[in-house]
Amino acid sequence: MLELKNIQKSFDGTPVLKDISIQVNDGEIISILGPSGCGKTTLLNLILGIIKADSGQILYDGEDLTEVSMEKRGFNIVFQDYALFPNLNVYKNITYGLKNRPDISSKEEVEELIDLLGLREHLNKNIEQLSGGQKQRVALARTMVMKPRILLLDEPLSALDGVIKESIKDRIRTIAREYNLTTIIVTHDPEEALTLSDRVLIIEGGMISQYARPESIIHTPKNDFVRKFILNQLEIKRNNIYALFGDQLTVPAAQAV
Ligand SMILES: Nc1ncnc2c1ncn2[C@@H]1O[C@H](COP(=O)(O)OP(=O)(O)OP(=O)(O)O)[C@@H](O)[C@H]1O
Repeated sequence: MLELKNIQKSFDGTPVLKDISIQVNDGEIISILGPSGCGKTTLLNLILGIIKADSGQILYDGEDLTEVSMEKRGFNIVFQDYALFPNLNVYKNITYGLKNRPDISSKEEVEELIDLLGLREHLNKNIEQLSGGQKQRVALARTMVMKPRILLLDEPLSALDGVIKESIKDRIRTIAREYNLTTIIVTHDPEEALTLSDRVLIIEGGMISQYARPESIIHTPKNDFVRKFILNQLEIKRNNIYALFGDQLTVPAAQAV
């Protein structure tokens, strides 16, 4: 279990995270959701160990990691821009991290991940020959071969369009379940957070606005911010579609019944 206790972080005297305490169970998928600038990436970076909290503690299975370096925490991140090596093919990108630590994943385990992420037909391709969704899957595979104790994903779906987005969501869910891997995802999209995660951490003004299962957020939003910011966004999207295509949308649905 990952535990954050009373995490505080300021930049140049301005508080960004004021008092964040959460527990994340093994194998859970958690989304960190909130408006631009609310501190989502900062929290992800604190968990990863790129930056240090001003105060508070980070524990994993009871072990205090607050002062432990990023390398020794054993968490791993997939960055928003995937950060793949353009001069290496897909297979070499996936296995890059194993060059210095070949004992981490066996050949069979690498092969299993390649199949799980549907990358077999792309192994010899260069990175520039791939679509956004394919790059995302390579980035996931490259991170997974290193067997992270926690998988961190920074806006993993933001550069992808509808159908591809759904497919990557499925892959993330499959990986989390198959490997019982705790997965923490940063997103600014309520729909993404609510449909992908076991629990959603909503941050506002450096504080936790609500940390709950999607159904609780929908049915019992804890405060006005959750109601207005999160649920209104979903309502606006829905209304925009219905305002434009309401008539057309109801016809096929009625026929299908
Ligand atoms: N290294 C830094 N130095 C100074 N200020 C920073 C630094 N990193 C982040 N900030 C500030 O902290 C605040 C939170 O930034 P953060 O990137 O965590 O927000 P976010 O919720 O991920 O935003 P977005 O959704 O726009 O990516 C912002 O006001 C940002 O300008």
